[in-house]
Formats: sequence, C-alpha cells, structure tokens
Amino acid sequence: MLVRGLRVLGHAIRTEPRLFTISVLGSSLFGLLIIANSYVVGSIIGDVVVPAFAAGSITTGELALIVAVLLGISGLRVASIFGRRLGAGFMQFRLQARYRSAVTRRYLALPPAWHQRHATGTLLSNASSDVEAAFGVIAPLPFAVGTIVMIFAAVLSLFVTDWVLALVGVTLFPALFALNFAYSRRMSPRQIQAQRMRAKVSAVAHESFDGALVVKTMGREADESRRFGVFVTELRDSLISVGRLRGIFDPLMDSLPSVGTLAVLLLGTWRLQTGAISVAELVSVAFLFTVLAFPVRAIGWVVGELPRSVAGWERVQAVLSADGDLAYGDGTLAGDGPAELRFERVDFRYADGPPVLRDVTFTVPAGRTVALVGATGSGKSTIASLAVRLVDPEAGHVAIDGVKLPDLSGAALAGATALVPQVPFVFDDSVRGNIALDRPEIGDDSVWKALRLAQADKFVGGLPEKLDTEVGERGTSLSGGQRQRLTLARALAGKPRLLVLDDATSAVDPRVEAAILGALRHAGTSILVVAYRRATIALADEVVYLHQGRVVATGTHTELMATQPGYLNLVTAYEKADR
Ligand SMILES: Nc1ncnc2c1ncn2[C@@H]1O[C@H](COP(=O)(O)OP(=O)(O)OP(=O)(O)O)[C@@H](O)[C@H]1O
Repeated sequence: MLVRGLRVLGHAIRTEPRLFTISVLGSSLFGLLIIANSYVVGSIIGDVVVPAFAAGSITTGELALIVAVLLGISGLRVASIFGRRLGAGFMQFRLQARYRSAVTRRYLALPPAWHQRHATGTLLSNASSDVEAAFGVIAPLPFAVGTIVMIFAAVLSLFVTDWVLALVGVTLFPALFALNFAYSRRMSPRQIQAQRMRAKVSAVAHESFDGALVVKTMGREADESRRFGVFVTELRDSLISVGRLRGIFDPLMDSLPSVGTLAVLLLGTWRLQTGAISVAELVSVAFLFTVLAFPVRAIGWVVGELPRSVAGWERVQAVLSADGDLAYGDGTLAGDGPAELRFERVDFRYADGPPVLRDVTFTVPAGRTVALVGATGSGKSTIASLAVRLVDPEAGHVAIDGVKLPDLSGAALAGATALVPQVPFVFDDSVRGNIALDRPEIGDDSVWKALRLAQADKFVGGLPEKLDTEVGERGTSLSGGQRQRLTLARALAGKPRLLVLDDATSAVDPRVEAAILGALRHAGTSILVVAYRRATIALADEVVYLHQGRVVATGTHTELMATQPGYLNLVTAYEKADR
C-alpha cells in the first residue's frame, strides 16, 4: 500500500512541481519557525522575564524588543501558512480538474461495448468521488513534508541543547511514526471498502432514478427503498468502522506529545538542578513538545488518506487505461452529396457472444433509400451501428464511397454520417441548442430547414418561444414523436451524406412517417432505414431482408413479397399489427 501510495504522490508531484515546491517551502518555513518560536519564548522567559521578576522591573526597550520579535515570527508564520495552503489547495484542485476532464474524455472515446459493461452510476462516481479521493491526500502532503523537515531540525536543536532531553525526542518521534503506520495498515481496507460502497450507492441511486417510472407504476417503491437501503447501510457501516478506528487512534496520537512534554518537565527539572541546562533551555524544549503535536498530525493525515487515495487512483486509472476504443485513420471523403454505403462479407459478434451477423453483403447506392427488414433480434440495429462505426466488424468491411471506415478520420466520419437511434436522446437545452449542438455552421435557417424535413416545423412553430423553447431534462416537455422528430432534425442539420434511421420514427403516426421519408428522398442523402411499417418499406428503393444475422434476399419490396414467403409473412404481420 505504501509503495502504491508513494507512486500516486510521485505522480502528483511530477505533474505540479511548482505548486508542490511553493507549498513545501511554506510548510518547512512554518516548521522551522515553530522551533525558532520555542527558543525565542524560552529565551524571553529565562533571560528576560525571570531576571525581571528578580529585579522587580523591566525596561520599555526590552518589552518592545520582545513584542517586535514575537510579531516578526508571527508575521512570517502567516506568510508560510499562506504559501503552504495556497500551494496545496491549487495543486489539489488543479489535479482534480485535470483528471475529471481526462476521465470524461476517456468515457467519450471508449466504445459502446465498454459502456454497456459499466453502470452509469459507477462512471459518475469514477469522475467525481474517485478523482476527489485520489487527490484528497494532496491537501495535507506539503504540511507533512514540512513536518519531517521540522522534526529533523527539532532533533538537531534538542541535541545541541541537551542530550538527555534529546533522548525524549528520539524516543517520541519513532513512536509517533510507528503509531501512524499501525493506523494506516488497519485503516486501508476500511477506506477501500467505503470507497467501493460509495460507488455502489451511486450506481444503485442512478438506476433507481432512471427507472422511477417503472418503480412507481409497478408499485415497487418499498422494495426499491429496501434495495437502496441495503447498500446505504453497508456504506454507513463501513464509514462507522472508519470513524471507530479514527476514534481510537486520534486521542492516542494527540496524547503522545503531551507525554513527551511531561517527560521533558520531569527530566528537565533534574537537569536544571544539576546545572546541565538553563531555565531558558528547559522552557524552550517543553514549549517545543507542546507545539509539535499539531504538525505531527499532518503525517497521520497523509498516511491515513493514502489508502483512500490509492483506491480512488486505481479506479481512475482503470478508466484511463481501458482499451477497445476505435483507432481512426486520417482519410477524408472526396466530393459531397449522397454517398454510397457498402457492407462486404461482414461478420460480427458482441464480445464473446454468439455470431450476430454472418457474411452480410449489401449496398446502399448513392442517393437511394434502402430498408432493412427482419424479425426482432435478426441484427438490424447491429448493422446500423456498424454503418456509422460505433463498432467494427469481426471480419469483412464496411466502406463509404469505397473508403473503409477505419481509414477515415473521426471528423470525416461524423461529418458524412448520422445515426438516428431507436431511443431518442434530447438534451436539457432549447430546441435550437438541441438541433445545432454548437456546430457553428448551423444557423437558424439550417435549423428550420432540418425541422421542415423532419416534419417538426409546425409543432416547433407552435411552441411558446419557438427555437428558444427549453425542452426540459431528456425532453420531458415533448411527446415521444416530437422527441423523435427533434433528433431526426438534429441529424439532418449536419447535412449527412448517409443517414441511418434505426426505427427512428416509430412514435410518429404512419402518415407523418411517410411524409418524412418522402421529404428525405430529396434531401441529398443516402438512407439506410430499419423499417417495420409496410408503407415505410414500400417507399424504399430496395429492401435488404435479414434472417438470423444473414441477408436472405435483396430486391424491391414487390419482388421480395413475390419470392420470399418469410418476408411476406413478416410484412403482413407488421401490417396487421399497425391496423
Ligand atoms: N450489446 C449487446 N451485447 C450482446 N448481444 C447483443 C447486444 N446488442 C444486441 N445483441 C444481440 O445481437 C442480436 C441482434 O440484435 P439487434 O439489436 O441488432 O437486433 P434487431 O434486429 O435490431 O432487433 P430489434 O428489431 O428487436 O430491435 C440479438 O440476438 C441480441 O440479443
């Protein structure tokens, strides 16, 4: 744990060397000033106050000097605390910001398959509480380093003062370190468990909020509360066990320096009587032991925080080092206008699962509309994902205008293709924000044009603030069909050369759906559409009929109706269901 912890600290220091140096200099100065202050106080008592009591008077000059020296030391201490705190604070929060961004960037780069294996709540916890935990140790770190400098200086000054009193120091400091290490060994598993439970609670809470509708309509509130309660109780128990251990160790660590002061007073009185030390020296050393207690705690904080920091760091690293993201080439597509999509002998499976697509070959010619038709689970959505390269095939290839998708740059791919998924996602933003998505080339004219193509201009025109209307979180103020049309308009606004519609108009009525497809035929894009309604299928130039991951036949709707009994059955069943 210590080695892993030191590695995290080393990394943090290498990342922010300047801030670390500033805060350690501040902290070391603070430690040295504590020692200087003890000796100054000792000297004031022994050399000024005690003789003043004996003489019954003190000069104004002596008083002014005492005040000036004490004020000077205090001023320097204030400056050193500023340096330490500001340096450590900046370092901690800069590292947190940097890693929050890095984790979020990584999430965006990782493929859908990775996201499917990780709960959203856990991802939130990685980016928030794990990053916080990883660098929580930075706050006390410079203080602890400065304290070590102070302890060396203190032991040195003790030996210069009196070797007997120095022995108290050299016994006390290792005892404090030993106590700190024992503390950290016992604390480590508890902290890791607490951090794990935080992530678990966050994941369960997220799922509960997401499934609120199901929970409510199925009357599962009590069960859901119980399920959540189990994890909350486990988190509470692990935090209590952290607190209990702290409750035992904290008083011990606080009282050790007091025991040291007591020992110094006992031994010091004897040394004073034998004339080995002066009153000033005794007061200095006793004072030093009383003020040592607080800074020495900083080492305890670092050692105590280290396990949490390691746990957080390793969870953050697991995200940062996760692989499986798609490497992009630097190719671009020549020309503009509708593009041709080609699937060539494509095989695909999810992770280690069974084959989902086998030997899939078909073409969407430039400017044409091709419908994908097949029973549920036959692989239509998977083909849609492959067409815009959310995933790569296991064998074979997918190409646009003859360029294989992995050869294209990310920007070229995103610029040429657009997928409108089965479940529409709407941001908590205005209609304009949702459609333009901060793409600078998309002005209001383009937004309205896209809305017209998606048959959404009328309902947006009727909204109280038109394009400025806020649609609420996930578009809660819109109907399902309106949300679908907004998502379609968002895809169209980028003038894609290939549009992939994965059952993207299921919530709009068949007449509107037919109007949308009719309008899209003249929108200057090739279209691959996963279709269920006979009227929609009939609008396509060509149909690819899938069965259990294989292309059974391609042709026009009329041809397939005449030659493929399975297709005839499927489409007739769709039609009956639609009536
Ligand atoms: N993320 C995934 N991990 C593992 N298997 C998956 C995943 N997504 C889909 N599958 C499996 O792949 C097969 C094809 O799924 P796909 O969603 O492509 O079918 P579909 O034809 O679009 O179905 P539907 O019409 O019901 O939307 C199914 O057997 C499904 O169980």
